[in-house]
Amino acid sequence: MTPLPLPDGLTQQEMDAELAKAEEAARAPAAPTAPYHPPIAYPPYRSTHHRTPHAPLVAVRDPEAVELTGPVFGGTDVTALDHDLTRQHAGEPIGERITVTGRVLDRRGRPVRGQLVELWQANSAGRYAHRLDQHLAPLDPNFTGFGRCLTDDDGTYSFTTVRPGAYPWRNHINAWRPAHLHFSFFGTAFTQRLVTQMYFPGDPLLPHDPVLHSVTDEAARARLVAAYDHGLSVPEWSLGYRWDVVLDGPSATLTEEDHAR
Ligand SMILES: O=C(O)c1ccc(O)c(O)c1
Repeated sequence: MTPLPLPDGLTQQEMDAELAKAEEAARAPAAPTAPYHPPIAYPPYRSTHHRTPHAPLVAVRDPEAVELTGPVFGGTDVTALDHDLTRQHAGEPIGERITVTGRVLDRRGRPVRGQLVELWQANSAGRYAHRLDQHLAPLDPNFTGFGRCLTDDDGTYSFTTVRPGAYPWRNHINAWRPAHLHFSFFGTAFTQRLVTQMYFPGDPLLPHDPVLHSVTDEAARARLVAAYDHGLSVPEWSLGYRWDVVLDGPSATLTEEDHAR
């Protein structure tokens, strides 16, 4: 396959300077957004410009009664193997096996039970099984990269998968996304859906990533990084990561929809 031409634009060093400047601006007292919400358009994360409304928003009655009372995903939508991305094909996927678990909580710390959690990710070489991903990394015939489960009575979700690789993404010169898992969490109604990304602790790419840094509040950013938990590691099998998610309130786990608000 012929590699795509390299994008021009900022070098990573120039991007780092831009990230530092944007963070400084977000700290200024006149910052227009609440401290835990990222700005809807964050210039270092180029594509947010195109996703930001450029016309006044139209007021809607939200949520509509039908959205609160309509059907939600449930037990019949999820099979027993959906949460284990290492067992969805005849063979074994390549990569470091990980167990990722945590609790889905509301703003008061109460468990959000029986709700659908979805996960999608690149394979261990940093490539998505998707036609739009033309990165010159190998596809893995034994890894699709999609999983789902329901939270239990304690609000706990759990996945077994492989650690995704970093990949280039053309936001600027030599731009690499840190390893991350995409997650979607439904709340207690169909209208409440949080889409976000989980990162791995100690990843050297974290300080350089404009997507993570579009969350300009340091504490909110830290909530997107899982904790390594040795107690969750399974002997001879997988390394354990714990990541709790809060659906709303001042300690909320930040959502990508904030870019599209
Ligand atoms: O918003 C984007 O353009 C974009 C690009 C690369 C990613 O890995 C991602 O999660 C989002």
